[in-house]
Amino acid sequence: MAIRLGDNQYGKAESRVVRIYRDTPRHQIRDLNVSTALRGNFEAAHISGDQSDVLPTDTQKNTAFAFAKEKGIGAIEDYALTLGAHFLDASPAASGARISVEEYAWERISVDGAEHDHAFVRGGSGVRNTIVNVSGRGADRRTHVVSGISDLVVLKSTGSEFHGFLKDKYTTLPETDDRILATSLVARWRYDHTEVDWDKSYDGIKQLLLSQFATIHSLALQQTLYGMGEAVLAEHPEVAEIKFSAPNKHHFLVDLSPFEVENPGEVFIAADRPYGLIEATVIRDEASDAGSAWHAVPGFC
Ligand SMILES: O=c1[nH]c(=O)c2[nH]c(=O)[nH]c2[nH]1
Repeated sequence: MAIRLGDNQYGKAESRVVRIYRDTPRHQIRDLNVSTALRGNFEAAHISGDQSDVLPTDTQKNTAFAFAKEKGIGAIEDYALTLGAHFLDASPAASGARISVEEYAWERISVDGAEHDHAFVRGGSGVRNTIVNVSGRGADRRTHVVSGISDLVVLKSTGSEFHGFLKDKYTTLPETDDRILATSLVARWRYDHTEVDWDKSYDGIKQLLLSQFATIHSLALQQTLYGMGEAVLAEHPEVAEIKFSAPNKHHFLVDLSPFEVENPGEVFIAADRPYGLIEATVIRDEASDAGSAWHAVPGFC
């Protein structure tokens, strides 16, 4: 019986890095969740327990904190790119590094109409994130950046229909030309290259996702997602492809007829499960090769 080690990676998951910039009385805060992983030739560690090639996960965590001070945190993409390149240099046995960063937004608290210098309230809509994959050395170096947003909870109270679907003997769903459409959107987009103004690109894509959700008259969540993706690719040449994972957060009209009360689309029950889960990729014909960009990104088809 021949047995061997298959794919493996190791690193420190979910280091919560909080960086305060306090050079002036008006502080700034950056609040990150950082996961790092190295992959490569780590057979000895697994098979014989020899750790000589292993840069400890503890060191990876320390580096994430040290770089927050030594190099500062610009766009999360730049921070992740710096960490990824560093880990490949620091670990000769590694063939690739994967750096995943989520950023939690804070907004200044307003007091008597003025923004406070050092008191913040957690910001609302969506969690920005990036996954940087770096592999190879020298001329073989390949870098992929997949950025995105999660937990972008959106709802429209009309402008959504769902009818004309395939029916069989188990179909009970009524057709509708007016329903609530709601989702907690996860979108991740792969950049074609790394010469990108990351913050500008993120802000533009987020705004486009929201405005498309609002303005597309939806015949299905699938059609809304495609329209959002098409608009992002049309307006953002730096993006090669975009993937969506969208739970259909069903809102069912409550039957108030037992109480002789009419309910013309006004009272709904928000069901939390089960939910339809709609996933789609929208991609350019001429998109660059994805390489390892989607390596170990769970939940995306
Ligand atoms: O937008 C929708 N897409 C579906 O595929 C689907 N299926 C379903 O029952 N409701 C919906 N809604």
